Amino acid sequence: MSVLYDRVALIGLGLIAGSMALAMRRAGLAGEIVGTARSAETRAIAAEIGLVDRVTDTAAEAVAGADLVVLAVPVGAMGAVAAEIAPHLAPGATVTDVGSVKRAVIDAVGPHIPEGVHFIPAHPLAGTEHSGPRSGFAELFDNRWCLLVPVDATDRVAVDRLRELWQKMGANVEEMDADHHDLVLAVTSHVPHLIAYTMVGVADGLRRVTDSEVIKYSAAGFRDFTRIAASDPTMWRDVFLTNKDATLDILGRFTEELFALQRAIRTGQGEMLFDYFTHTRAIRRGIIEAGQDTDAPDFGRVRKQQ
Ligand SMILES: NC(=O)C1=CN([C@@H]2O[C@H](COP(=O)(O)OP(=O)(O)OC[C@H]3O[C@@H](n4cnc5c(N)ncnc54)[C@H](O)[C@@H]3O)[C@@H](O)[C@H]2O)C=CC1
Ligand SMILES: O=C(O)C(=O)Cc1ccc(O)cc1
Repeated sequence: MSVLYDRVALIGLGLIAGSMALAMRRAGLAGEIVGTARSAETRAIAAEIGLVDRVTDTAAEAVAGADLVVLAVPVGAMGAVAAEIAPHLAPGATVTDVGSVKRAVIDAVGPHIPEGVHFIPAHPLAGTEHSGPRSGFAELFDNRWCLLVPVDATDRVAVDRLRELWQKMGANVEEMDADHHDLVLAVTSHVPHLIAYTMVGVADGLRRVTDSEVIKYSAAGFRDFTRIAASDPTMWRDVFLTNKDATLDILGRFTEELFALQRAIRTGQGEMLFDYFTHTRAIRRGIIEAGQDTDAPDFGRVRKQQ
């Protein structure tokens, strides 16, 4: 138990901020955790369940005297929140965020950060399809990655302290450039979410989801799509609008591959399909073999086979 920040202010009290509060408490990392959210209902629930030590009505009150401020709101709201808190930030404080997109957050938040305050963007690669003040849990970040995206000339001491916070909340930490982050996340998270949304939309278009036939007879693949497609609409709207270029780039590549597979199916090129699926299977096995997905149900089985 070692206190890293005397007062942490959480702006937004949803899945990520709530999980951070619980993970910080678990390891005794904060002297006091103060939180605020835009809606009175969210603030009331957070106070009722004791999610944080103190709930304030405004973001200005929450950040007063805080040595760490965490912006945990949808990406599209980060700039407005930064403008609101800027005059109230304590000199020497660190401002960080947890947004799923990094370049747009840096562009929106950076200009509001006063001289003498450290701004260190971050992104925990951990989440669920649930949102709101009741959805957080202390274990969310355990053995997950958290990417720090320090901007030029960021104070190293401040970065190292934030790194230690994430590590003590259970995460493995790496640093990454913002544009690279946005491209990597477009491939690994953003476009896969879009595909899930689309697939559930297609199934619904067949008017069978509502009759529960698709769900009733679905194997795991479609069930996973429905879970992902239940994610927060505001959050994901903002992700696509703010990571537009990388998303469109990866979607373009995706549709090219899809058309190639479509053509192979239409023209009966079994060998092409077999080779493609053999290659993708090897990728999956490589991930498991490298120990990079210890949660996978086939983790032990694939290791034994090889
Ligand atoms: N849900 C997930 O799986 C993950 C989300 N993130 C990122 O973390 C951030 C927060 O996401 P969650 O905690 O999942 O969301 P959430 O929906 O559970 O909580 C968001 C909070 O922000 C507040 N809020 C919403 N709009 C606002 C506005 N315009 N101004 C001020 N406050 C506002 C809400 O009242 C709520 O307290 C987002 O930027 C998201 O991209 C990062 C990793 C995983
Ligand atoms: O629930 C899932 O499968 C996720 O992919 C969670 C998630 C959502 C958004 C992020 O920026 C990071 C992680």
